Amino acid sequence: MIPVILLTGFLGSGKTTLLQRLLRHPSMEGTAVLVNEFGEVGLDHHLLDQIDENVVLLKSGCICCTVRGEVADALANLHSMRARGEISFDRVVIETTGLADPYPVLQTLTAHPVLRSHFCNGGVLTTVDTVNADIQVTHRAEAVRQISAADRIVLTKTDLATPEQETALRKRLLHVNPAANFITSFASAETILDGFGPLSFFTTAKAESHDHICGPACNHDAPSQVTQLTDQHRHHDETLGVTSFSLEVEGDIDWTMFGTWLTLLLHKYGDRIFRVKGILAIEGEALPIAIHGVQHLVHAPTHMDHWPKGMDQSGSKSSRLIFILEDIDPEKIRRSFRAFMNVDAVRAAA
Ligand SMILES: Nc1nc2c(ncn2[C@@H]2O[C@H](COP(=O)(O)OP(=O)(O)OP(=O)(O)O)[C@@H](O)[C@H]2O)c(=O)[nH]1
Repeated sequence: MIPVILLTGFLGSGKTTLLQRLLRHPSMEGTAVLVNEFGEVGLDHHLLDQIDENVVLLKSGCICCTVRGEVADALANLHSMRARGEISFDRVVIETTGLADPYPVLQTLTAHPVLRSHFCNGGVLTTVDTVNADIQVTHRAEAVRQISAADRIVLTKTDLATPEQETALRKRLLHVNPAANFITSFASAETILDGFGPLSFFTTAKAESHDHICGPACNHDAPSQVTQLTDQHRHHDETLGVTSFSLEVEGDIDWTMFGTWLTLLLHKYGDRIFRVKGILAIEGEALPIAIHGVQHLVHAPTHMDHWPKGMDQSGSKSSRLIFILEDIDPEKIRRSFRAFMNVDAVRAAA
C-alpha cells in the first residue's frame, strides 16, 4: 500500500513552503506530489521549483465534490504509470487548495473501489497561519475542517506573531481538534515527520463523516468534535462568494510602484483578499521574483533561480499574479493596477 499524505491548510498558510522543505529531506525521497489549486491558473507547481518534474498540477482547483473525482483520476493515473515502470515512487503527497475540505479526499482513499487496494491514508498535515488563523477560523468553515482533520498541526509564521497570540491560538485549535499534536514550522523536517501518520480512531471517525460539510453553525470551537462530525450534510455555500482571477502583464514591472500598490491594496481590502501570489518580471532583474500576500500581510519577496516554463518565451518576459478574493469585482483591481502601474498590456483570465 502506498501512503498518501494530505497537506492542507488555509490559503497562504505555508503549505508549499513546508512541502519544499520536507521534500528535501532524505526520508521523503520517492515522493510523487499532486498539487491542487483554487482557480483556473496555478502557480504552486512553478513555486515548487526544486522538484518540478515530480509535480502534477491538478487541473481544476475546485473544492469538495469535484476534487474527489479529480484526485481519484490523478492517483489512478499515477498508479498505472508506476505499474508500467514509467515512474517510481513509494509515497504521495497531495497539497490541497487552501479552500479545500480535506474529508472528501480522505473518503476517496478509504472508499474508492480501486484506489483503496493500492493507496492508504498516510496522515493529514495541516498548516495554520499564526498571524491570520484567528479570523480564518471565525469566518471560514474550510479552515475549521482542515484543522479538525489534522493528525499534525504545523503552526507557521510564529516568527511574525507575539507569544501571546501563539498561546491563544493553540488553545483555540485544541478546542477544534483535541487529538492533533502541534509543531512549529521552524522545527526540522525530521521532527515534523517523526512519528507522523494517521491517528487511527480519529481518522476513521473523520473519514466516515465525509458527507458533513461544516458551516459557521457547526460551532467547531466547542470541544465535542466527534459528535459534531456526525451532523447532517450542508453544502458549501460559504465558498460560493470566493473567486479567483489572474493578471498577466507583458514586460518588466517597476518594483517600488508594485510594492506600494500591493501594500495599499491589502491595507484597504485585506479582509476580503484571502490570497495574492505572483511571479514577477522586475526591471533590472534577470530572474523572476515571487511575491505573496495573505489578507493584510505582505510577505518578503523571494528571488527565484530560474524562469518557470512558458513565462520567458523568446526573451519576452511576463508577470503573472493570482488573486483569491470575496465580494470584490476583479475589474476594479485590474483598473487600479493599470492606472497605478501605468501598464496597458494587462491580460486577464477570469
Ligand atoms: N515569516 C514566515 N513566512 C512564512 C512562513 N511560512 C510560510 N511563509 C510565507 O508565507 C507565504 C505563503 O506561503 P505558501 O507556502 O505559498 O502558502 P500556501 O499555503 O502554499 O499558499 P496557497 O497555496 O496559496 O494556499 C510565503 O511568502 C512564505 O514565504 C513562516 O513560518 N514564517
